[in-house]
Amino acid sequence: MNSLVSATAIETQPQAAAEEVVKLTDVKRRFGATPALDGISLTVKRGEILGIIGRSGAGKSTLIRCLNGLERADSGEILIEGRDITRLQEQDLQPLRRRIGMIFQHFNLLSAKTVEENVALPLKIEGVAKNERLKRAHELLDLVGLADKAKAYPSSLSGGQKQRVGIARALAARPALLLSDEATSALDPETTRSILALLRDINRKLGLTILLITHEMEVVRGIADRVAVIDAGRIAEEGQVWSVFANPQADITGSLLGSIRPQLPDHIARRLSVTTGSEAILSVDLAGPEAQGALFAELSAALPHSFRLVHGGIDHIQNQPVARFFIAVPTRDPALAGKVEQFLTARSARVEVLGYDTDHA
Ligand SMILES: Nc1ncnc2c1ncn2[C@@H]1O[C@H](COP(=O)(O)OP(=O)(O)OP(=O)(O)O)[C@@H](O)[C@H]1O
Repeated sequence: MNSLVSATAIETQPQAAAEEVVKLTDVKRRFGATPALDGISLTVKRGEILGIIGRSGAGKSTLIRCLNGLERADSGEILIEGRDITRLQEQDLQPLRRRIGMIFQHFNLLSAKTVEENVALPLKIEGVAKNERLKRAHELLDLVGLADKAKAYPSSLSGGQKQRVGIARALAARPALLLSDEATSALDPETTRSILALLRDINRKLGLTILLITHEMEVVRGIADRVAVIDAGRIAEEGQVWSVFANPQADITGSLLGSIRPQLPDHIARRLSVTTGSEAILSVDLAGPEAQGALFAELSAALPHSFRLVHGGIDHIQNQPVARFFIAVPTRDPALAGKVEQFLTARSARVEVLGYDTDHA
């Protein structure tokens, strides 16, 4: 299936004056004693993909509902293309909602309507003439690689195809912002990758701004420029994806990253002692040029026989190498682990002594 966007298949977005498509300042929303949003400030620049990640209950859905005006914030500002939606009356919210396209985990397609009717629906609501809205629907179906499914009904489509229809429908009214609410959570890994690739294509070719809410780091890794980690209604950490992956500051980020970063194998972790053992086990985190691998050759030359590689690897995120290794340093020379740590930290690595291996032969 062709997921690449034809630049001629769709007109580019209308230019708006504000460079920041979304700007939240100190947004708060409380449900009884629960502060669902507890002072959220963030911006999404035009053409940028921001991933917002958090665990269940972190406040993601409340944030989305406040952004599209379905929920009122208790305080704070929510600017969409420079207009504060917290100050608008319900009837004034309608035109602003049209600037926001949404895609959902369960696609939310109308089963009694054909694919082309689903895509054209936002334009029908706007009063666009039938031939014009069908023309637009066909352009968009072409864009998402589903030109041959225009007359099909959603029930005959796969999950990935349904989400492509959802994306086409979200783009029908030429939104300034695409809000993605767990849009790949119901899809298998391969289909997830193809949907993320399509969103990335649309972002690059059309300059579409995307705010993507997810609980999966893999999704953020695959598509986002920047990531904001949300925890208990607050932004725990924010930054460029490669930099947050390389050097997570908040505990919540470390645990969300757990499934996609190399971890010390369980059988070794289980036998670590905090005080003694034949080897010290160190984690070594690196990013940028130092992460290319030459560092360990240099360490070997400077301190021969000082370590062995236990586990780890080099990933590439936003074209930046990000590495995580686990090494074992013999404890027969009690000063050796300190020298190894000093050598590595002098070259910008983050080193942590995790414990001592009690069982290595
Ligand atoms: N209408 C509501 N009434 C009472 N409490 C609510 C309401 N909506 C959300 N909450 C509470 O606010 C907090 C944030 O909920 P929210 O649904 O925004 O989290 P989430 O990150 O989207 O979680 P999930 O990934 O499970 O959907 C939770 O503690 C939730 O119980």
